Amino acid sequence: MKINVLDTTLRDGEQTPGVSLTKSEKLRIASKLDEIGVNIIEAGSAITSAGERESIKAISKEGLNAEICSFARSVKVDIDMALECDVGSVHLVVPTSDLHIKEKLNTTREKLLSQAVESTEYALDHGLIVEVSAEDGTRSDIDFLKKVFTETIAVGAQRICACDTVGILTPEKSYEFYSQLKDLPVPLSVHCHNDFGLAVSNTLSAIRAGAKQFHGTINGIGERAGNAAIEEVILSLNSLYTDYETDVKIDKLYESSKLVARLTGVYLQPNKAIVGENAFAHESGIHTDGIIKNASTYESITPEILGRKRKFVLGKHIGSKGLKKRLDDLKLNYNDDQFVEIFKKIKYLGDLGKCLSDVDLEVIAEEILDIQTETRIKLEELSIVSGNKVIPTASIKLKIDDKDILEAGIGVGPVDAAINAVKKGIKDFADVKLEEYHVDAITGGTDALIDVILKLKSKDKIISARGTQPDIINASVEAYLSGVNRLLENQ
Ligand SMILES: CC(=O)SCCNC(=O)CCNC(=O)[C@H](O)C(C)(C)COP(=O)(O)OP(=O)(O)OC[C@H]1O[C@@H](n2cnc3c(N)ncnc32)[C@H](O)[C@@H]1OP(=O)(O)O
Ligand SMILES: CC(=O)C(=O)O
Repeated sequence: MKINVLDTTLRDGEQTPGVSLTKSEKLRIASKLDEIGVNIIEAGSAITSAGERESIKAISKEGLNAEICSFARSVKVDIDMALECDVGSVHLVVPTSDLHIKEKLNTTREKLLSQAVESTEYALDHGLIVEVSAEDGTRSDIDFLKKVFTETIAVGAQRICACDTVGILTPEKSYEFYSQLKDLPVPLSVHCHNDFGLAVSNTLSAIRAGAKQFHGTINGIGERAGNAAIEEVILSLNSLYTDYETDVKIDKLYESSKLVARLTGVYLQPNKAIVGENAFAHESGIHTDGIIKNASTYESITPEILGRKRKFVLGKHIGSKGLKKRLDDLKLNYNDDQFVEIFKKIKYLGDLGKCLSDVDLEVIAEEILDIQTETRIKLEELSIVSGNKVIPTASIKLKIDDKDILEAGIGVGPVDAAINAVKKGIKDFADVKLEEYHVDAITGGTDALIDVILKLKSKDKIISARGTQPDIINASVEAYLSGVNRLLENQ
């Protein structure tokens, strides 16, 4: 059975506290949503602001396949604003619980009902498709809720939606609740919030009960704990509730998730289902061994269907089969004793809380296998001027592929100045970004050994590197250059 998708990333999703998208960001997300195949894009609430109207208008003008919709309260001014944006439809929201009617709107059921009917007629008369949506529907008196729907359907509303505005449904209650609305003569939509972490389950129950459309957001963003995550509902329908299908292209969901995370600044927990960074990552030996033998032992979904790749992570829980595979992938030859040594070193580093990248593994293996590697960039000289009345300044001499490079840099302190000088010196040889910098004193006192650990990124490679010296500046430069050299070896 076909289920339609109304994506509200740009409306309810943008209501995530702290999120505000510019016109061009909204346009990029809308184009991506259209590309993945959602049926309706709720592009925003036209009444909100002039900028919001500009964004919605621009999306309407894009000529996308999806129906473009604006949120509107059941008042004329909101519908007029939606009309100004040339949308195809309105998500006409009518609060139906007595709590909302009395406390929020300070009105009566009768007045609310006639206002809902009037605004439905007004929107229809102006050529809009109307989805009448019961806000706080799940805490409403069911007979009154049905009355609001039947009377608005009677004047022409094409779709209805009941919202679990504060996320109080359970999967059982959701099934029961939406079953009572499924026989109304227009398609029924479900809109769930995630206050108890049940938005996706409740949405699926509503679909099983007869809802023909669901509302959701990419990554589940939205008010408070968010909305039903579209990618989770879609994958569940695709893999677990296979009687249902949607038009959404599953292999585009991951890239949509990344785009929305980047543009909204709402980044995902790594263990987020489907699109989280760990959703297809394996570290523990028992799992990795199983995966190598047959991936379905520990994967219920294949990463490829989402356009993703499986990842093996090196750390404390690694097993011998997983390590062998990684070494073989890196085309490193080792004997049994060397293998045991590498294995022990990874366990040792794992116990210190380290998570290792492929490049780290290569370095460990090279040291144990005694493979000589070329160091392209060598530090010849470093001098620093610093104090309370001077701008910290560093000058360096590097030897890069037998060429002498002299550079100077300034910074907020001597370490910053030294790293800035190094960055200038290597700029024609390596494109490297410092992602993280940590410093620790290994022993007590001002003569302590200093341990600098940093993370460097070059293209899609991230490595960690370390420098340990009594002097923080030398330790930092050593760590930086060691990382850059390893990245260069792997280019
Ligand atoms: C569950 C949801 O997600 S609902 C959607 C939430 N989205 C938004 O709020 C969009 C952004 N909001 C805004 O820009 C502003 O709140 C506006 C422009 C909508 C309204 O701004 P203001 O006129 O200053 O009103 P304010 O926001 O303070 O209060 C909301 C008003 O809307 C009324 N209202 C709320 N929902 C509805 C509704 N569905 N139908 C009619 N009136 C409604 C409230 O009763 C209140 O009016 P009152 O002061 O006369 O009682
Ligand atoms: C309308 C809406 O977003 C809600 O009730 O949750």
